[in-house]
Amino acid sequence: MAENVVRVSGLTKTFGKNTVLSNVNISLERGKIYGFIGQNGAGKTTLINHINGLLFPDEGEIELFGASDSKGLVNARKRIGTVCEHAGLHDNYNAVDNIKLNMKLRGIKNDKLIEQTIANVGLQGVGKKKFRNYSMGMKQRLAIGCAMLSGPDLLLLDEPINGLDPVGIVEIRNLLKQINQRFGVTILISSHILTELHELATDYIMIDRGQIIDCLSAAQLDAKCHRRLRLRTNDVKKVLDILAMRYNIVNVYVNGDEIIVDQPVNSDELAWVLYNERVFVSEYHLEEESLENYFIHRIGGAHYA
Ligand SMILES: Nc1ncnc2c1ncn2[C@@H]1O[C@H](COP(=O)(O)OP(=O)(O)OP(=O)(O)O)[C@@H](O)[C@H]1O
Repeated sequence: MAENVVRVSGLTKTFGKNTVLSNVNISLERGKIYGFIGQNGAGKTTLINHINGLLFPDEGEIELFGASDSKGLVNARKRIGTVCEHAGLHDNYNAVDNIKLNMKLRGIKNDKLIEQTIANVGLQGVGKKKFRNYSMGMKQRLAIGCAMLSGPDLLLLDEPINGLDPVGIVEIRNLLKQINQRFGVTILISSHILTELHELATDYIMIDRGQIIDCLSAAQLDAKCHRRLRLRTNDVKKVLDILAMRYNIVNVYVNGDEIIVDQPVNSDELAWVLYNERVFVSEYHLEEESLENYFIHRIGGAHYA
């Protein structure tokens, strides 16, 4: 059975009269990369801060690496690295000095880690350049390197892709994939743009106005987004029979002579089967819903917090 690194149950958090998280239930399994998607103000940072111990729930429970008592949680949090707005990185320091500063803050004594970290995040050759003169992508890479200094099992990243150019986005994606694969680190990465995490996340958690609205794997999301077949026919019954018997697809939308298949189906093959079965088809479209549209559709249209 998959091991849970984080389990959040019934978490509710209120700031004044504002309920920011409402009955949140999520589990993070070891070794996965979770895309944590929500619009601005949805509650992403607040949930991340409950996991890393900066905030405490009004109601509900947090379990980390199997521990849920206060002493166990303190120890479990030593296994978590967080990347949040370049905390702990000094503008006037170069990479080496920033890494040394972070090692000192965390009581880590291992000089070999300095060069290793620089190499791990691809900042060799950056020399004495000061942090303030780094590109956004370089800043994020150093922030990730520093979060990895203590060898965490779980990495929490709060909008690390925000403000990066396309090349920077690819670099961060590749770095996180590498960290996940080489060190087996479980990753939770928040973003308000779903497509930014495509090709990185193995799973998605979607949050809207403090409520979790969807938890699904990347494969499930792709299936929902990429394969929507819309066809019109004068023999709806026969098409439904073929879909059920040949493809085991029974949940389809039927509206008069229109059929919408929302599940993965080999559309070329189906077209051929319908042709051979002499089914008359007047329209046949494979529609792609973008990932972003899917999210907007799930939250009931774009809105602002
Ligand atoms: N310390 C606080 N006191 C009062 N309200 C807060 C506090 N922290 C967050 N909030 C409110 O809680 C809501 C959720 O904020 P949060 O930062 O968790 O959202 P987010 O999804 O991370 O958004 P963003 O993408 O803008 O960072 C917002 O309405 C915010 O104003």
